[in-house]
Amino acid sequence: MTENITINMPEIVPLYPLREIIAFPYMVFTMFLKHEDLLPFEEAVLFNNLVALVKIKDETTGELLADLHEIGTLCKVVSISKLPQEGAKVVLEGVIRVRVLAIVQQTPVALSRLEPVREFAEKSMVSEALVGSLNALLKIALSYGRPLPDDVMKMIDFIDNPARLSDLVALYLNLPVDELQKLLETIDPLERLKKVYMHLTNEVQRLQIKGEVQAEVTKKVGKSQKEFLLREQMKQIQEELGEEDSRTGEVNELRHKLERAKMPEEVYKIAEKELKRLERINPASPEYTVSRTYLDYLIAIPWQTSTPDNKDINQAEKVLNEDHYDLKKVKERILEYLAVRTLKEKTKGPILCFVGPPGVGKTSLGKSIARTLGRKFIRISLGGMRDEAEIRGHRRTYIGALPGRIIQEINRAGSNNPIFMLDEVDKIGVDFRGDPASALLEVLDPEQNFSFTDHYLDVPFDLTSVMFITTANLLDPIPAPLKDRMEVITLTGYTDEEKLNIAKKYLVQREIEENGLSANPIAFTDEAIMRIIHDYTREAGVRNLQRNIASVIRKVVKEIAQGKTARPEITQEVVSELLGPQRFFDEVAAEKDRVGVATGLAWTESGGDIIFIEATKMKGKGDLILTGSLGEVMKESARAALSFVQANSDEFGIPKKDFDNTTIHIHVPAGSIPKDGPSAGVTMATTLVSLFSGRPARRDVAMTGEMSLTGRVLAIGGLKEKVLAARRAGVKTVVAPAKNRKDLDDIPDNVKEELEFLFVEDVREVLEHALNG
Ligand SMILES: Nc1ncnc2c1ncn2[C@@H]1O[C@H](COP(=O)(O)OP(=O)(O)OP(=O)(O)O)[C@@H](O)[C@H]1O
Repeated sequence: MTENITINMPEIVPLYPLREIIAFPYMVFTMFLKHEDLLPFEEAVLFNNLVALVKIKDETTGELLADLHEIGTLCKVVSISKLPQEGAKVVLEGVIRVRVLAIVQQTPVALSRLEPVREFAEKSMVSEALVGSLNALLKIALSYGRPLPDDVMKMIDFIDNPARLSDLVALYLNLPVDELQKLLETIDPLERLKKVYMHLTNEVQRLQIKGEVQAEVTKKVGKSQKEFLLREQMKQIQEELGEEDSRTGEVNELRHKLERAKMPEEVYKIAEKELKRLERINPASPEYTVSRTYLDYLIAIPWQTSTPDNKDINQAEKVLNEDHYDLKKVKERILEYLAVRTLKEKTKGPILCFVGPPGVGKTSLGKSIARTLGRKFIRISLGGMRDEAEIRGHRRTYIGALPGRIIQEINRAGSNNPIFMLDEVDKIGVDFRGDPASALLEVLDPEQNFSFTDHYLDVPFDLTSVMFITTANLLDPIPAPLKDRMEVITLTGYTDEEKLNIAKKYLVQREIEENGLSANPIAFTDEAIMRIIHDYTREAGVRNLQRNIASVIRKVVKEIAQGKTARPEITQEVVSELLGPQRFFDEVAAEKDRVGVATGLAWTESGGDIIFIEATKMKGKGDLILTGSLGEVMKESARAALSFVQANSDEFGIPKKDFDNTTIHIHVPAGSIPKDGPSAGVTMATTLVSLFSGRPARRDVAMTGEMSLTGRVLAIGGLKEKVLAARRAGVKTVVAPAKNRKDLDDIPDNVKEELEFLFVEDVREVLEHALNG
């Protein structure tokens, strides 16, 4: 179909050069013009109200008419209204495309000779499809909120003429002026429609991406805000309906609990503040959980909950005796301590510290104290603890923060006056994460612990009702400030007879019950227990004894379960049969006396022990090699011993030259176990004299003593443990410093009877006894 041009178009028409805009046919638009630009529009009256609007090619040029595009738009002047100040508003309506053939007059008004551009818009399947798609695309663009003038909107639905549609849509597109000019110059309506379609597709894509990005952002930012608003709305609705939402229910429940938690006033205030904060936090946020857990902790802590003390000291004595054999002195001191405690509940007295080798009953004494008083019992081990936070907790700012062990355990016990046993205070460590010992000081020091502040709780908790008991294997490694605040109760190792009694009176019965053999009681003969003590254990305490008794009983239980005839009595033969080959031998009797090997006595954290110090010599530069994981102090005493022997060699019948060009090697077996301390001095000297004089050292003479450079023998510690170890190993004579004679009082009579004791002032006396020949 051909578009009919129904206007009466003169051959010559005034022309107005356009700069930044393009006029399209069918476009109704307004221009605000200065007075000097008005003339072509005013002159239009003479030319059927028509004026040609043509874009200048190069806007920077001064010669406007010289450089015009070829195609422009013929427009009808609808109205000219002068503005009050200056210039006028001109309303125009695009009519048709025109081609400028010539400029026939330049001044005072430009006149141009034009020719209408005829557009042929064949309606075809292609054009119809394009029109349909364009319409659909437009709707999509509109759905992204791109506004379209109302009149254009209305028209679009009715226009099926591709030429008109493409021009209308072109107006709608946000295209640069040059691009619009190209569309104006595209005469073929179908071609133009295609171009417009492409531009619109791009535009829709752009809008789509923009929309997606915007949606993503709003989704992210808005989600929590939206949720919060919805929740608030829900709350209001529920309030109006007289219902309670689950969160308000939770908060109300927490409030009730807070009120009933009997916390101190200042803590209550903090908890209340936290609860108010919790109300404002979005429950889906991690912060909510942090706040909630904190409140749960504050509520659960036994601020005022305590167990009533059983203050009957006689009853306490009975319980202690029921649970433990002997330990007279220890029990005496515990009872004194308890007596004071029961009279004055919150004493600022020292803390009990049980020191002794493993398995001597430190922990079980603590348990008994808890049982006599009727208090809860808590036990934590401080061994290897290096992080202060383990005691005092992490600040809540850390993710996953928790209170320290002290508060956690008190919380678990549910009482503010438990017996709190801190094991292995001698093994507490220090590193970059802080010093747990100083945190522990705050816990234990009665001057400070009424307001112990855990980092997590951040509120003080009164620990004065808690009865702390510490345990250690050795006293020396305990940090001095901690030691200061403790009342040390030493538990020494047991003699074989004591072990036998403990086993007979306590351990066997305990294990029978433990292993469900009560219905089929069995009896251990004394010899059987002694065999376990001698052949299967080597220890100061009774832990391994208990373990081996348990092992025998379990094997008996297994036999009963298998239907074998029950054994009425456990004899030494049965023990050997059930426990297998002997595990420990008499180390002293096992070998003969040797040159360069002397028997020493050591005090380790597992009690006393015997050590065989060995020395050998070889050709060399006179070095002293020391092996066997020796500590600094022990190395120094080896050097001192060598100097002493060398300096006094004449006395021992050793020629001076024997030391020339000789390298000496001293080794202390059980090389992987670290050893330290000065008490091996006399043994080192004995070994060296034996080595150089060729006199064998008596294996059954065990010695202990620090030695000065002149040969004086100085006092040592742990004599009882050492003597017990010597006896266990089959030693006949114990040589010890004269200053330790007083320690004999602690040694049981039967042990004293079995061993010969020699208290010496000078190492020469030792040599006299220990060396043969
Ligand atoms: N005098 C005793 N009377 C009765 N039983 C005892 C006695 N001494 C120790 N025991 C028992 O020996 C076992 C080990 O004791 P416990 O666990 O108290 O040792 P410990 O000194 O705490 O050792 P560790 O230093 O290794 O913690 C317990 O079953 C305990 O009851």
